[in-house]
Amino acid sequence: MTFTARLLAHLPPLSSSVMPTPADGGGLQDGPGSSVKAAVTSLHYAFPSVVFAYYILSSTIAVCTLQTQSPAGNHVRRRVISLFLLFSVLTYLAQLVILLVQGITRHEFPAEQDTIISLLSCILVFGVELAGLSETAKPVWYPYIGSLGLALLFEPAIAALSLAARPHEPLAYAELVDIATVAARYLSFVLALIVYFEGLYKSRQESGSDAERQTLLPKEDGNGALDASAAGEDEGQQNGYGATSDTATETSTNASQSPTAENPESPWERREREASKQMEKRLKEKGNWVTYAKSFVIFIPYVWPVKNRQLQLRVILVGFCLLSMNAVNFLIPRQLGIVMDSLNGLDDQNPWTEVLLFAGLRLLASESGISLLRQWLWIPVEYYSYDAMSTAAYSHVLNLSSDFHDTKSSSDIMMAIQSGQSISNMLESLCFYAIPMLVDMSIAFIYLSVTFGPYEGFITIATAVIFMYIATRMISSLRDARRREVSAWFEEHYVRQAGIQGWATVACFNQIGHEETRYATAVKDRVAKSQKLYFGYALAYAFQYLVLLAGLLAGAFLAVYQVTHGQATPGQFIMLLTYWGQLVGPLSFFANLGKRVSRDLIQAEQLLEIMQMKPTIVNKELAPPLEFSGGAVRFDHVCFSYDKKKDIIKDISFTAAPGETIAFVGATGAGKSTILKLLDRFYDVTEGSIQIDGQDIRDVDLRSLRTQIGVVPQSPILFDDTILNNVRYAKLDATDEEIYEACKAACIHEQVLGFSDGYQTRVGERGVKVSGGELQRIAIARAILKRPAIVLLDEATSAVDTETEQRIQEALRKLCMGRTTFIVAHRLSTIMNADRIIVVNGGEITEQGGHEELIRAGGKYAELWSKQIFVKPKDKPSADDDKSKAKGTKPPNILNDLTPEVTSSELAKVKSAPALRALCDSQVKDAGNGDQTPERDSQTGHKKEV
Ligand SMILES: Nc1ncnc2c1ncn2[C@@H]1O[C@H](COP(=O)(O)OP(=O)(O)OP(=O)(O)O)[C@@H](O)[C@H]1O
Repeated sequence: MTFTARLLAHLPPLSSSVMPTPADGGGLQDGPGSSVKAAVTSLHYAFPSVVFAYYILSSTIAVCTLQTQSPAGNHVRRRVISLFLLFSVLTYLAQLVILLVQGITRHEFPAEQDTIISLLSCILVFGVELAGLSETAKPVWYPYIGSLGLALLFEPAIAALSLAARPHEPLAYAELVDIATVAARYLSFVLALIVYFEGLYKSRQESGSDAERQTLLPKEDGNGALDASAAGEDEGQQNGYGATSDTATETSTNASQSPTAENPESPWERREREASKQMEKRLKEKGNWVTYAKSFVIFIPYVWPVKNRQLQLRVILVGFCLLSMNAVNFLIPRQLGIVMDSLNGLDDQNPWTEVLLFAGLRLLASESGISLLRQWLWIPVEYYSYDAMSTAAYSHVLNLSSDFHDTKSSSDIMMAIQSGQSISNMLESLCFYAIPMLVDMSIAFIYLSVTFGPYEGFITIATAVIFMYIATRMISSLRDARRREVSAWFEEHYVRQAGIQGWATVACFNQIGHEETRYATAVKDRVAKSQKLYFGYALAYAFQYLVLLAGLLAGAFLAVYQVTHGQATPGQFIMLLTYWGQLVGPLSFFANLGKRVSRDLIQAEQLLEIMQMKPTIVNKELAPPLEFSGGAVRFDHVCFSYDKKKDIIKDISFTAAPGETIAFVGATGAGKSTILKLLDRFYDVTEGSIQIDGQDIRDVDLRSLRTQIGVVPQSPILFDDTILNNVRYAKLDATDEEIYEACKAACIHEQVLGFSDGYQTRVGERGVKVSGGELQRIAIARAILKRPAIVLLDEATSAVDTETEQRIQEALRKLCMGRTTFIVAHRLSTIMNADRIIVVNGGEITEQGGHEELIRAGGKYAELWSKQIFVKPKDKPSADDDKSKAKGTKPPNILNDLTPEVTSSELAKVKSAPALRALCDSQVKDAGNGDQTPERDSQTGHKKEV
């Protein structure tokens, strides 16, 4: 019998089962040895399958429970065990070569197909383990050790049964070599286990702990930095036994890439790094991926329409659509084969009917078939998810307190809200793509194995495994290039944005040329990095498709062989090619799945972090509304700190009677604005209490409290809307007339009418299109419209000229009439009429009383007042003046450089002007408490301080 004839005899006929039968020449002959042979065959198939299943399962458990190995002695052990594994892979290869050579020399089929498949599968399985081991710096050992243990059980059983099944003849030379190879492999397994257990024993002796049970995550030192030793020396390996190398490395990269002076971090990188760090921290806290994944349970009501039966039904129907797609994907290549065979006259089917059936299947699989139905069913569910998630996230963020909004940048918050989409993306990737594709691939694998025999099945699975391995390796090797490209993209974006946003500064400093060059450099840098990255991708794809092509060629050769020998039909060959075509998409998808899910997870983490935050300013349960009766305010030994470390307000106590006006003055940063924020409950006091009409503000309903309070903040923020709508924001149902009245009271009405669009003028982003003074007056109008019971004015008139200020003062007087008012002002002339002035210094009250009283007291307030009334002259010329003199140039004329002589002459001018003399005298009189003339500096002869 020729070699080809023997091979043919050993190949199963089409439509045979994976397990060989006596009929297919698979080696199961009738007779006494047949049951032993059947056992050997079963063991040949079972051995690699069991080892692979164990390896995958135990690795998954190790990943999910975040285990990794301690570094002690691990490095050497890993190398040695890898060498033993490599040796065993080589022995399988050697056995295969021996069999093939033997077959070729004898011109007969070398062995039973189960032997060949078993050897090939063992090379694949132990090759995968070897690759895993050599890539993981700190592996969890039990997937490897368990595999070796299983090999120790299977190998002797297979060897013994094979020997028992062979005819009672002397062993041939090739058989002896074969036995020696098996024995050498067995020895290498035993030695690998000895090395492992010896290392384990040593490390336990040294550390006294179970080295296998360590966390996957790198340790953090006291400062929160990753411990370098725990992080491992091998780049990209510090996550130990990662979920997929992608997930782990993708996560770790961002965390480990710390910014440097030369390579500063972009906002994107910072966000990613912080989210990865947060994810690692949470993983560490939760202990394993399963518990970690449970944190995302809070999103279920947003992705699953809990209260909407109709949408739930749609989701179920989408599931049916997916199953139908699986069926159609399976049937199309098969039907194509049938069409081919019917055209060839190989069966008695009517080609017209078969083609019609084929066309029907293609229609179902096309965008106008099941896919359209699925979209119709799914789109409402998808938008439900977007709707529910974004509104919930937005509402949650708006309800969080000041401490949150002070610490997070608005762009970070907005990005986090948008990341809600990533949760649905992740679920879609897994449910709509990963699971159906897995089903498709499994069906293809089983069907091909059944149709063309186990060789074809093996080729399919081996190609898939090698493709995935190469694809994930290439993706991770391009990770740094991608990071650099994204950074360059952000840099380009930043330079462009900075130039456009800061155009006025650019033009003013004549730096247009500089900005052009900066942008051109950024673009060039980005383009260079993009080109490098995309060429890298192109190479990676080329390589992956070469692997696929090699697999396809092997599969096609086998099929062609079977077709030419009448074991398969041309139709089945076409079917094989079509299935291969269908495998490419799913394989590429799976290769990218780890990266995609990890990216979505990191983004979802940002939202999760926010959603898990609780507002710190909350209503007590069943808190009653504030019962307002006049507006008596009492600060009772109030202390406050923003960060719980540094006290900003220190034991402040005062009372404000209903309708009283209290002004706070003091140096910048003294804590004046903070006092107002405490009253409006933007923060809660850390000690003491604040009461309004005898009710602690923490015990009343927050909304009712804020309804009674009107604020004009230091830097009012207007929305990018019309002036009318901005003022109306205080009272959404206010009529236009009410708004005009409020604007008149705030002295802005006439000015608004002068704008080209009047009240319909848009104020621009954050009110950039109106002047500082206009903006403040719009804010005052807004407060006037609210008609609050308590008024808080924080530097409300700091940006207006003196004349307008006097008019606003009138407006404010109207606003504050009969209302308890708190004013913070640096310009003391605006608060000199306050009922009480409180001087705050370093978070404490140092003085309080009326204007006159405080001036008389001659303390801090009197000092501030005198500084504002008179320009204090400079005593000595500065060094710069001397330099200017030496150069013969004129010293710059700025306010603080007035010399004593100039100051005197300026004051004299003011005094000599009849119209201004009275005003000046009255100011001097006021400042000097009416009966004192300002003291004169003995040296300069100018007014010193009051
Ligand atoms: N949100 C915040 N988080 C942390 N610290 C803050 C916060 N807001 C203010 N501070 C700090 O609290 C201190 C008091 O600030 P506050 O704004 O009350 O001062 P101020 O007297 O109103 O100053 P100014 O007159 O300049 O407005 C300052 O040292 C400031 O840096």
